[in-house]
Amino acid sequence: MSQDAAPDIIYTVTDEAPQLAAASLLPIVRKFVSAAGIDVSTRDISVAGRILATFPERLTAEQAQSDDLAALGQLVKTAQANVIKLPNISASVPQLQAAIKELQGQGYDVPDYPEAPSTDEEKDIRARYDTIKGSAVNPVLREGNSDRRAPAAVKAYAKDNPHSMGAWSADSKTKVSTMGANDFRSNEKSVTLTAAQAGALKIDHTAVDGAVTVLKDGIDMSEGAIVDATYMSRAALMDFLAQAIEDTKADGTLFSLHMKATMMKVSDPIIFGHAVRAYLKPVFDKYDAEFKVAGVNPNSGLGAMLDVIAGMEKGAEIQAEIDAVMADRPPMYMVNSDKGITNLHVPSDVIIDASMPAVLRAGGKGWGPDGKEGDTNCVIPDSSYAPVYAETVEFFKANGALDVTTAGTVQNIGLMAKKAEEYGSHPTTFEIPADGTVKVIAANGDVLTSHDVETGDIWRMASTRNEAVVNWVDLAISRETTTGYPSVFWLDDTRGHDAELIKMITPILEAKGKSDTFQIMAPAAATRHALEVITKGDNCIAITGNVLRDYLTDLFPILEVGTSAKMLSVVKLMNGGGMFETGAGGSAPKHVQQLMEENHLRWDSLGEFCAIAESLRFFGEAHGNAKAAVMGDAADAAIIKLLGEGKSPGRKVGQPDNRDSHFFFALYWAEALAAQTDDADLAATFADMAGALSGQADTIATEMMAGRGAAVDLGGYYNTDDAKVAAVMRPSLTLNALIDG
Ligand SMILES: NC(=O)C1=CN([C@@H]2O[C@H](COP(=O)(O)OP(=O)(O)OC[C@H]3O[C@@H](n4cnc5c(N)ncnc54)[C@H](OP(=O)(O)O)[C@@H]3O)[C@@H](O)[C@H]2O)C=CC1
Ligand SMILES: O=C(O)CCC(=O)C(=O)O
Ligand SMILES: [Mg+2]
Repeated sequence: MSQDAAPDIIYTVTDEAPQLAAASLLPIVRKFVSAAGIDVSTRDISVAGRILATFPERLTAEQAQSDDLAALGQLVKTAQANVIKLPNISASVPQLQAAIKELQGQGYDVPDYPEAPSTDEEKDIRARYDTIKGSAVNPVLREGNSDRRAPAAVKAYAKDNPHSMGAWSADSKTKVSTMGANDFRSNEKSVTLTAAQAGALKIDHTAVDGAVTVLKDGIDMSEGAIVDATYMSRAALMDFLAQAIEDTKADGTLFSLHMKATMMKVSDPIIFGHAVRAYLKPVFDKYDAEFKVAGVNPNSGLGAMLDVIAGMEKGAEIQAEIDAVMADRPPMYMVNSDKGITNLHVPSDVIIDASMPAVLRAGGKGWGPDGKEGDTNCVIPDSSYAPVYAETVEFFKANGALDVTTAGTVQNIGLMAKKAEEYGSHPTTFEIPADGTVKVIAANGDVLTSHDVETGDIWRMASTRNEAVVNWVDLAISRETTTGYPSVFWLDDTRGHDAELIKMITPILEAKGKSDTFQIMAPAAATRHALEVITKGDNCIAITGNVLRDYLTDLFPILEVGTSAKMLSVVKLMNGGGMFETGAGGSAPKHVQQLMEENHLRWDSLGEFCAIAESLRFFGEAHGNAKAAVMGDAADAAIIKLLGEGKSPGRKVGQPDNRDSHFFFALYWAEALAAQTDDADLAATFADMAGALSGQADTIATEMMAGRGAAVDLGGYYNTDDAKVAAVMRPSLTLNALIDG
């Protein structure tokens, strides 16, 4: 470790496929960077680790776990931060419950998740679990704005080796359905706080009988912050969903709901629950009272609901009714048609940023219950960002699928710092308890916003800090200057929040003499512009808010390079540190299943490789460590060779997988270090390593392949057994000896 108290580089311990990959890759990374005197430590931010850290009083001394997320949350506010952040599970309630059950089975005395807390103790437990639920990690760590793009090598590789793309036909019946009225988009009111209004904001609910309830108090907000308040009407949502179900049936397409129940962890599970209710309306009309008694909660999805129903006295009768209703409804888009897992089974199974690009890449198709592909009605209730997907559907219907061999690229600069915009809104989101008025009241008593609401409406407040916006514009200017690509702010001047943001960025751009360089377009027009640019083979930069950052950094990579796993994803932390996220996609749960069933892990660590290279270069600059910079550049050379040689993981058992790709990354990294002339010591050290790795390559390949095809035991899913994982993920004793020796 260097002189500073902070660790040199932190590699996060997360969940599922990326965590399994780390068991193989991290020892290699540690060995290599030790040659530059760099130490890589880990911090556990997995869902299991966070549960254990939350209930220390119930664990033995050996079981206790430190609160690594809190510690990292502090570190990212310092200039010393250098964090390689792998994707982690943002747990839905069913996932949280499964993790709790597994930990209990392993002898940890963590409490059950109280679905309907009544006592003070249960309310306390529930409140603690709610801090773990959903997207609870990224907002804490993202103390900076986002710079995501496909590395040039990845883009070049994709052009030469195009991934499969479904064909689009002009008469595809696929479409996007969205509310457009009485939703978050149309009810939004926004203000930018004056000095007098800054301080502690309050949210009041005044019922029609005049009773005032404080929904939230003491929300600290500084001058220049943009405060947005809005709501989605439950009645309007239910009408919309009923209509969408009818339309889907009339169109003869598949019904699919796309939302983000993980990052929007308060609002979207409620909306998801309404969709389950709408789809099974006749069943709810008949059994609602009994469901309430039995604890059926549609917000956790159809899967959890069917489990509870199976245990009810009338279980068989209700199940028969459900089957009958479903037979009469339009067929559902399936998450897994073999296993009967529908779109409405688990709220975290269909996450819009990944699910919509999958439909678009497949030529507008989804899987139906019959296991056949079909056109689908993509139901995206709120209309803030649905136009992006609607426009993309129309563009591909008119122009055919994107030609991967010639397409340019859309890079993204995303406003993300300080829990910006909707993704920071869950502590101030409420399911309205009674008809009335909700007001946001400033520190000086000014009423900032006021909305008349009805019982069951979903009201939320979001905020965006001025310093985050200024930093975001600076980052955009810097990328535009570096690349010269046409750069567009995706902002809609007819929307409350965006209008305030435009007022804020305009003088900044003017002051820097950049007003004419940047365009501002509403999301639908900006989508069309971006698609036109890349169709011509040119490149552009999308400068977006937080939600579109999330959506676009899956959408364009999945279309352009087949996956968002291969993205370079840098978070320039506002206080000077760096965080390097691996890719833009998630933790790919189906990859873990495949590993457990047939000992093949098709997770592609290219995102990790890119993050390692960036982290090392950043370390080199921050600490004047020239060896680190050399190692970073050599890692980039290794990535280019790995892609060129086709050493990325295959999808099927028997093909080289994640582990084999790590061997090749090590080999090519060592070769690149041996070949460089900037640092003779590193060249000598790694000439030996490269020689040893290439000399043993055949033995290592054979050892790696042993046991493929057979089931493996990881000792758990959420809280795996380190020794068992190491045995599976590091099967080559020859490689291990070279790395550990
Ligand atoms: N930064 C973070 O921490 C993020 C976390 N998540 C979390 O991940 C979980 C799953 O989310 P989901 O939306 O299903 O997204 P995933 O990215 O896990 O899955 C979508 C699909 O993307 C492809 N994919 C993603 N990464 C890789 C990779 N490295 N190698 C190969 N293929 C890859 C696979 O598709 P294919 O079949 O086409 O190969 C995969 O099935 C959730 O818990 C979610 O909250 C999600 C996004 C970001
Ligand atoms: O935090 C999460 O739940 C997912 C993050 C994500 O999808 C993204 O940043 O692209
Ligand atoms: Mg995403």
